[in-house]
Amino acid sequence: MFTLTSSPSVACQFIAELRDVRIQQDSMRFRKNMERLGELLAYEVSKAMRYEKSSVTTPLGNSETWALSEQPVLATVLRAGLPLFQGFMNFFDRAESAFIGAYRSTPDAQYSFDIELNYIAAPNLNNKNLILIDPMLATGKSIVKAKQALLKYGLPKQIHIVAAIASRQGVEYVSAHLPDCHLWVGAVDEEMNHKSYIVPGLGDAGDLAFGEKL
Ligand SMILES: O=P(O)(O)OC[C@H]1O[C@H](OP(=O)(O)OP(=O)(O)O)[C@H](O)[C@@H]1O
Ligand SMILES: O=c1cc[nH]c(=O)[nH]1
Ligand SMILES: [Mg+2]
Repeated sequence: MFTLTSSPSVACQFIAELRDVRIQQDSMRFRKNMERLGELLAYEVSKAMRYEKSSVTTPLGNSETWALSEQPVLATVLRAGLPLFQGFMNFFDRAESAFIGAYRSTPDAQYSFDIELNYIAAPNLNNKNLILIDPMLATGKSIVKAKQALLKYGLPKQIHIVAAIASRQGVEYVSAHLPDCHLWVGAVDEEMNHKSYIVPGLGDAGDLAFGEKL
């Protein structure tokens, strides 16, 4: 697992602002910080992609460089995933995208709930590099269900899972259920509360970005 804040960087400030109850009052800033975190994580994941030598013509000559061998497919879980996903879109210019609608069917249930998937749109995933993007990895049930549902669209050659904040339990759940996937997170928190929200976490990422659901 790669953890973006394991050493000090501006990423720590973005995550601190995402967590801060006062700064959270500004939903535009919340979305922007999530997008900026997505850009930093996209840059890190880009280092795990394959590149080929390429050459670019400048007004004065040629410059040798590297170009991505292939674009990944970017997948996200609606709705909280959208700002983090936008950060990835900003860096992978021609990536195809996949969208999954998922929600906790009994969100107030204590300790146990089911995940409902009610929408999925994806391109062919055969032999592609799939990056699955969701800001909160709490129990891990949503991301595991989303990945399993995506497999109907083909067998990716690599799968990367990205979260802004993960719980320790969620990391263990994903490692146990998706051992073939690479995990990239902004930060790991040690606890969850009785409603399976990450503690200290940041609260409800979807509500903070888009408003409370009825
Ligand atoms: O790891 P889990 O325990 O499955 O929880 C994580 C899920 O919870 C959040 O979505 P939420 O259900 O709040 O939906 P929303 O995007 O509509 O807010 C988040 O974006 C994940 O998809
Ligand atoms: O802590 C959590 C857990 C699930 N969904 C969120 O938005 N936050
Ligand atoms: Mg939510």
